[in-house]
Amino acid sequence: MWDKVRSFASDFFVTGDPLIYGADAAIVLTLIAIVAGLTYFRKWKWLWREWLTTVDHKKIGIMYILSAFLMLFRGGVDALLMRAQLTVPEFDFLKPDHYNEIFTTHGVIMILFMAMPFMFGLFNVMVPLQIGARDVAYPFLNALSFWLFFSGAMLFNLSFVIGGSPDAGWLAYPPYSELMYNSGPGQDFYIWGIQISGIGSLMTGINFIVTILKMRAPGMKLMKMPMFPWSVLSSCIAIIFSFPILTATLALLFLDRYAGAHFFTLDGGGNPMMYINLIWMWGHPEVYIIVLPAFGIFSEIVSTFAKKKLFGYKSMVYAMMIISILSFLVWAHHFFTMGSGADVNAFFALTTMLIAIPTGAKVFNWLFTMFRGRITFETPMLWTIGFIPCFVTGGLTGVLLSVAPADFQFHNSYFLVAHFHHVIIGGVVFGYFAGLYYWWPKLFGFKLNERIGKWAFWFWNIGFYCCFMPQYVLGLMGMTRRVVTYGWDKGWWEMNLVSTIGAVLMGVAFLIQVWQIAHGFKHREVNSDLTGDPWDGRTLEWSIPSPAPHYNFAVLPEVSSQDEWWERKQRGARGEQSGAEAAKIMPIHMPKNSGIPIIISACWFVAGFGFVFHWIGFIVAGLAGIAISMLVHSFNYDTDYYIPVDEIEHTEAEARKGRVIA
Ligand code: HEA
Ligand code: HEM
Ligand SMILES: [Cu+2]
Repeated sequence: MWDKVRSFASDFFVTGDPLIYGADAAIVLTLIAIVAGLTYFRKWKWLWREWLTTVDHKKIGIMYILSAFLMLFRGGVDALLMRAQLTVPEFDFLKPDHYNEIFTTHGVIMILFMAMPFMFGLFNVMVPLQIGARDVAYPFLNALSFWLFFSGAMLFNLSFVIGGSPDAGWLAYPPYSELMYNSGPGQDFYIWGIQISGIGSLMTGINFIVTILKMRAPGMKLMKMPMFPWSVLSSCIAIIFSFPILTATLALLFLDRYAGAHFFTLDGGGNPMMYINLIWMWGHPEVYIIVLPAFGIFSEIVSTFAKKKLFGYKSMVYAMMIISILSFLVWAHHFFTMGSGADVNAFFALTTMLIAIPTGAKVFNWLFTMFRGRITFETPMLWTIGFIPCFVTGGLTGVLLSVAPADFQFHNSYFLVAHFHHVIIGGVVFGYFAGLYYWWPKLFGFKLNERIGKWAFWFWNIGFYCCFMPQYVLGLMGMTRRVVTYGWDKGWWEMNLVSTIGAVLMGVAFLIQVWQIAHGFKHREVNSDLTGDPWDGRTLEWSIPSPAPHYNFAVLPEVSSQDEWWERKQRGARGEQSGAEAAKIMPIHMPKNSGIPIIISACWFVAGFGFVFHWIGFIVAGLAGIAISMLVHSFNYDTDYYIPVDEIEHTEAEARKGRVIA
């Protein structure tokens, strides 16, 4: 009996490494603790009603950001494990197979399940507030997008516990990702995890384009819109053109693996380079998709904390739109070494270098905005200032990589690893942190402790340079990416040791941030933001109380200028409601909560799981569940309600008194 159980367990669960056993046990225990806690405190109903079925963009945004933080933890643990392994030569801490799995899951999780949801979270919490809208264009679809992302992310993470993780790199190049070389379920978890969440991302792109084009407050012409929604628009345009390519590419890989097709294998007439072209046609725009919104955030923060109008508003808009378009014309810089010839390489080298121009224009605009401003150095501004040297270094080394002949030397070396961590951490991660710190009071109604925040900032920065600067040198010394270890004779160990110390400092920085958030919630009463406008802001989100009421604006604002709220303050407004405005309050039309999005996504999870293990029952049940849920939803005509005027008046009065209203 026991033998049977043991052999089933060893087939089904990942075995062989005590490290993985330990992590599995930790995950199971945490899950049990969460379920027990919710049951003990009788919170299930509350969770379902307030969060799991919500269509409120602010709550959806918070759930995205929370998931991103969890994934940052997971991806960060992966990073620390890799750095631990590389600390000294000939170290035997991670087995080579395990190392392959870890850099793969680290890359996928950080880009797709950390950066993307963090970004979508910020879109959700702020775009409607900044453009003076009451929700996104399609609130139901928005909830569905979130739950699809969540299901996809969970399915991907499940590979760690059941079946084994993918190990073919974050972009799963064939032939290694083909069935012949990679028969375990890891690669299938990869395909289905990303497919399911990718559909959610595409829908979010559509949703925000429509929201921004159609739902702006009266008077807000496009050229009067704040910079963050502009950056969201440029990013979403890239999403709607690139994510379908990803979906198609993974579908072809799926056919190769499941149906014996030969799209990407040389035998049978296929070609792995086709995959590599396709995946980068998505992969390159993807890195700009995540960095453009960070540019928008920096623009908002720089003008707020320099107390100046943003320098070069129009050029910022054009620069982002140009980057969004150019990002589709550079993909082949990721494989200059493929052998496509000097003319092709020259074309892609030039288009790549062109991107430095609009990006540089933005950097100078931020600097000019700060020039002669009355700058104050609260945490959002610190992150913005910290971003500039870090991102510029990463950007400039990117331009070095874009020199095709030189790239024959740099390609797949630690020089490349250093480049992209510079732009991604300096640009994307610092940008989203800046945004989170900036908008935190609006989201939760209290300010975070600045002192702890500054500690986190310095740990991140010092750790960052310690970790990634040596890697440029290591790359030039010949250290290639994805190596599990190296010899004493190489002379690489000192630099690797410094790099690992840097990674540990960043780990500490993350823990400080978690502490800062916990500390913030503990002392929320003392630090509550009664003003609604803690940073003396410029845009509409600061004109309403913190946290924003669930309908956002009691009366939709009339907009006549780029920095609408700032201009109003110059005219004497202070966030109170004028009598004339109060008289304009009308019943507000709102969408009703729905359980369908989470149910559809759970069905996708079941179907995805079935696809991974080739279990027809699961596939049929999952797909049937999806079809039935869609049918039920299409016959549901009871999807909206009105908030009566007296309820709005009451909420407004309470909120302006500074009390938190549930
Ligand atoms: C947010 C993510 C992000 C961003 C913004 C960028 C930005 C850029 N990247 Fe990078 N890149 C990645 C993420 C990113 N990259 C990733 C993840 C990979 C590796 C993937 C993998 O293989 O796994 C990669 C790989 C990569 C390669 C492939 C190398 C190889 O595989 O051998 C190349 C080659 O051209 C490149 C170039 C560039 C360039 C030119 C920019 C430019 O956009 C930078 C522009 C910015 C500046 C230049 C700085 C500011 C400008 C000024 C101050 C003006 C003055 C400057 C000049 C006139 C030069 N990148
Ligand atoms: C927090 C600090 C981080 C550290 C210490 C770190 C460390 C590493 C290491 C050691 C590797 C493997 C290098 C190799 O063996 O080739 C790696 C790869 C990678 N990292 Fe990070 N990383 C960090 C953050 C991030 C973030 C925030 C992102 C993206 C949002 C990211 C994206 C990637 C990607 C895409 C790869 C390539 C994976 C592959 O080769 O398939 N990293 N990182
Ligand atoms: Cu690229």
